[in-house]
Amino acid sequence: MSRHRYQRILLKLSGEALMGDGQYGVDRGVIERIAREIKEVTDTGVQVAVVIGGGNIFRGMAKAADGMDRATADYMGMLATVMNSLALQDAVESLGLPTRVQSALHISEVAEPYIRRRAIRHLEKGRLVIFGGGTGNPFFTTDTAASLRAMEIGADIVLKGTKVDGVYTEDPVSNPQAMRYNRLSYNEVLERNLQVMDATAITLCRDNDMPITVFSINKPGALLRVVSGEDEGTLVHGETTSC
Ligand SMILES: Nc1ncnc2c1ncn2[C@@H]1O[C@H](COP(=O)(O)OP(=O)(O)OP(=O)(O)O)[C@@H](O)[C@H]1O
Ligand SMILES: O=c1ccn([C@@H]2O[C@H](COP(=O)(O)O)[C@@H](O)[C@H]2O)c(=O)[nH]1
Repeated sequence: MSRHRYQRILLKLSGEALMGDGQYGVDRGVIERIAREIKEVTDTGVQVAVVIGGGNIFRGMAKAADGMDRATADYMGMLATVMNSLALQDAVESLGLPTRVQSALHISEVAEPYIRRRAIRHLEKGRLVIFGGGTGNPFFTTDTAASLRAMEIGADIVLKGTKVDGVYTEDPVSNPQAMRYNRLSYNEVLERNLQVMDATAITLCRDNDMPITVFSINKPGALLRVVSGEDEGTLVHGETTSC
């Protein structure tokens, strides 16, 4: 029995966070560090499932704006998330942690199909499960896939590991004066139009009472601290007081 606060978590990893200092793709050093941090968490007995974004390789919306058919661009984005999933699987398995990639798109040569009960069984056996292919539907994002899978597998929380260390009053990348919240409600994120996570994902979590913590995956040790229930990042939950 784990002495940690959460027993089963859904970790959403930003694709862009995998780039390190590069302009695109996967930085080997970054993905190896993230793999080590994930293993530290599974070593404590916490069950971990992961959804990875694809922004380091392909973002459908941007290509649609360039004139490409949106649905086709979105399928390319979903395929990019499968590539990131395989890269993470490789890094994690090299540390000796058994891992399964389940894809929402059928690519049976490289990944299992997504089967909810099978995913849960893998987790119970202590395997890391990586969900590739997003939701399998265009016009969605991997944030929404993370919320959906978290609900399906009965996770205790969605942990969004990204480039910033929480939810801010505005995007801290464009406004360094922005202030970070410690906690705030789903409705406050929606009403204030805070863009750290898309509205569909927030709404799905709100309607199903699934808490979210946004934290920096670039900060060494932050993942284990969040999982241990320490004060790290921003908690988005059902109560209405922000601070
Ligand atoms: N109010 C806000 N608070 C915090 N971050 C914000 C806010 N508004 C916008 N952001 C931006 O949202 C980004 C988080 O989204 P992220 O880059 O993880 O995107 P994603 O679509 O989930 O992942 P990917 O990189 O795979 O596409 C942060 O890097 C930050 O710049
Ligand atoms: O369910 C989904 C998930 C993703 N997409 C497409 O993939 C890219 C990459 O995902 P990010 O969440 O932006 O990292 C996304 O922009 C979509 O184009 C999708 O269509 N459906």
